Amino acid sequence: MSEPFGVRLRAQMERRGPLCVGIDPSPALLTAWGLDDSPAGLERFTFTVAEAVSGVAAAVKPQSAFFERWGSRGVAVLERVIPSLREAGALVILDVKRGDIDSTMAGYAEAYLEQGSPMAADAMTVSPYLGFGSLAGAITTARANDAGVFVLARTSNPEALTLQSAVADQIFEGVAAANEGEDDLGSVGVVVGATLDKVGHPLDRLGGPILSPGLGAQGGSPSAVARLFSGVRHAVLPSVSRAVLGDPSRVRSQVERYRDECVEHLRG
Ligand SMILES: O=C(O)c1cc(=O)[nH]c(=O)n1[C@@H]1O[C@H](COP(=O)(O)O)[C@@H](O)[C@H]1O
Repeated sequence: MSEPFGVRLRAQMERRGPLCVGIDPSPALLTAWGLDDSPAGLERFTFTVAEAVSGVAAAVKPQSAFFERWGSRGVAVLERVIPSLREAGALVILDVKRGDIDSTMAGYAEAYLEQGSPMAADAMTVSPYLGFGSLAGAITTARANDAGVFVLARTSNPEALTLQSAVADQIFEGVAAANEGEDDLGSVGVVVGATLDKVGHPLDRLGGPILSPGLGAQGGSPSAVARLFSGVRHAVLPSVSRAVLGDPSRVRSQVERYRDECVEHLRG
């Protein structure tokens, strides 16, 4: 690995189309698949999805919560699937939404971004609500490891609206400053939900990728995402989990369908 995360992500989006697939092994999905809600069920689900999306999606986003439910046995599955996805050529965005004071944040960054650590991913999701400056160390660690971070800015859930719109400008400005000077797509991204009617903040100076979860189960669609991000479509990585994970035999075809729609609307 010798290129910054943003450069690798842009190349991967060009090669495979702009879609991120979430691996969210929730109890409901394990049951829908006829699997036990157990570490063995979790492992089966996770590796089936990993295999089905390998080579199709630009990025894969395991949701740490559903692995952490099982303590060390679940985390052990995460520890195995992350390197296996990366070896198969996928970019892994670990969805852990971590945010804490700088010294603690350094521990999270080491765990998830420092190459050589057991759960090293290509990028992680981070929360800026302890102040954008609290993420400085994580951004430095990401850079030193050719990794990236996605900072929560305008999340897809309706409860977020009042709190996040009050501080979103600071977050977008912090991200733009962190990417300043990059000629290619920067490695510091934001999370902006695909469910929003409008972003309400300028995104053209951001310089980094926009992870946009909420396709399908939460009501977002590739065409709505294209409208929402009309000036910055090249930087958008829509993300889908539940809508492609309902049936083990259809994961790949559903992912292909979403990917093709994302290509059509974001690249067309
Ligand atoms: O960071 C995320 O991925 C995320 C941000 C956000 O604003 N909304 C959101 O739903 N997510 C994640 O996306 C996944 C849900 O995706 P769906 O199953 O497609 O609705 C979960 O893992 C959420 O934690």
